[in-house]
Amino acid sequence: EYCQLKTDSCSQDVTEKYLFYDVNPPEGFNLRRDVYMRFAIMLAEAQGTGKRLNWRLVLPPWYNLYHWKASSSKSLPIPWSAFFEVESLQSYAPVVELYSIFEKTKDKELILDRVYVLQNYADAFKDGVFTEKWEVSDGCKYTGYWGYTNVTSNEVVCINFQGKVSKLWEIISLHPQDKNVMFAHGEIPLHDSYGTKNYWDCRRSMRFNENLISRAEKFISKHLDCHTKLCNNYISIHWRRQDFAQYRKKDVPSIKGTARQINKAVKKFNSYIDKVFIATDAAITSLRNLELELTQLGYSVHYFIPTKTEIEKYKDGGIAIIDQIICSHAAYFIGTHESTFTFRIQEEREILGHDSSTTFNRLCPDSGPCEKPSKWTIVH
Ligand SMILES: C[C@@H]1O[C@H](OP(=O)(O)OP(=O)(O)OC[C@H]2O[C@@H](n3cnc4c(=O)[nH]c(N)nc43)[C@H](O)[C@@H]2O)[C@@H](O)[C@H](O)[C@@H]1O
Repeated sequence: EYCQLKTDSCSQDVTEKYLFYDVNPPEGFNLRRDVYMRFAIMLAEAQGTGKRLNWRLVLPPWYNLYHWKASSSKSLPIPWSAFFEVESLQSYAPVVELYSIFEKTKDKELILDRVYVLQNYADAFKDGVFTEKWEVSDGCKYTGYWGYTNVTSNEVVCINFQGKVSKLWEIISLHPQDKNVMFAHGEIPLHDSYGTKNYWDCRRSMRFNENLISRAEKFISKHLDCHTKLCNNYISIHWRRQDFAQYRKKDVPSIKGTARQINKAVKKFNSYIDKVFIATDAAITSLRNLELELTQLGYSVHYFIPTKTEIEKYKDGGIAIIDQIICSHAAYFIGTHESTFTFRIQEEREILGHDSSTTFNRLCPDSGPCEKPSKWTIVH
């Protein structure tokens, strides 16, 4: 089929090959979404030049994420379709769910040809320069396989790696016969094209599961009285607390400080706005305290509290996405410094077409004004 389409690639290997990856266990949901993009772009870019048309990227199931404590079914690996429209992902890159691979294997056992465990070089900026390089090393091991016990590998190879993700093709070429190749610590390779058109094409293909979109839109329409994706009547905040409130006092405000900054931003943007939506990982007592402060300033405060059934249905990841969707429709958004949760909301707002000045805003520490976030605006 590919030979008819691309005559120059007829001499290429046509056996289906699979690229698997995994991410350092403590990394959160929203960094993992970025790691996916690096790999998806790596495959899409190779295929765009007519090469490696036989490769597929295997979507790593979501398993036991450190921050996901609410849903009791967290111990089961969750497929990507729970959170994203896989068909839409496939419109950008050749991706498949892991379970669809099991369906093709004997006794549902999967033996990978090789797992390359990526490791950072100890001296990343030797002599002050960052050069792309990799070398086979030692001292690593890999256990995990996204929570599945029916997956193993014939060989585990340690690789010190520094550079862009497309450089992994060099490593793959070490064993041209391999059909199932995996990279552990997929967060180590860097983006090939951060912020480019290709980046945004990939990002736009990451459409959320439609049940999550409907739930978020139902909330917006019922509680925030807005019926479009570009609302003009509420402001949204991503109020990242937990470890940020504890260890990053120089970057994030107190509860009173948060309320003060929200009020100041509304007065400057549009003083008719009186609805505030808060997305947060804060403890409910802190959230109630913030609500109290904002109520005293005349605002009606909203947040999405899922029912037990909803937690089971959508899982922590889905609840996080619902919060992100509600933030993305708001007239004005204020995020938390250096939170990948905030970055993903900013991207969503760029995709929806909000004016960038309503998106790249952050909460400052109580000590006073702070630097604005970098503006990563959409490229079509
Ligand atoms: C400094 C680093 O920050 C990274 O966090 P950061 O980029 O904010 O963002 P994430 O990597 O997504 O991790 C934060 C996790 O906390 C929950 N969470 C945070 N904010 C909200 C919210 O507004 N609503 C909901 N529903 N859930 C939220 C959610 O489960 C999310 O996946 C961490 O992953 C790293 O471990 C590390 O701590």
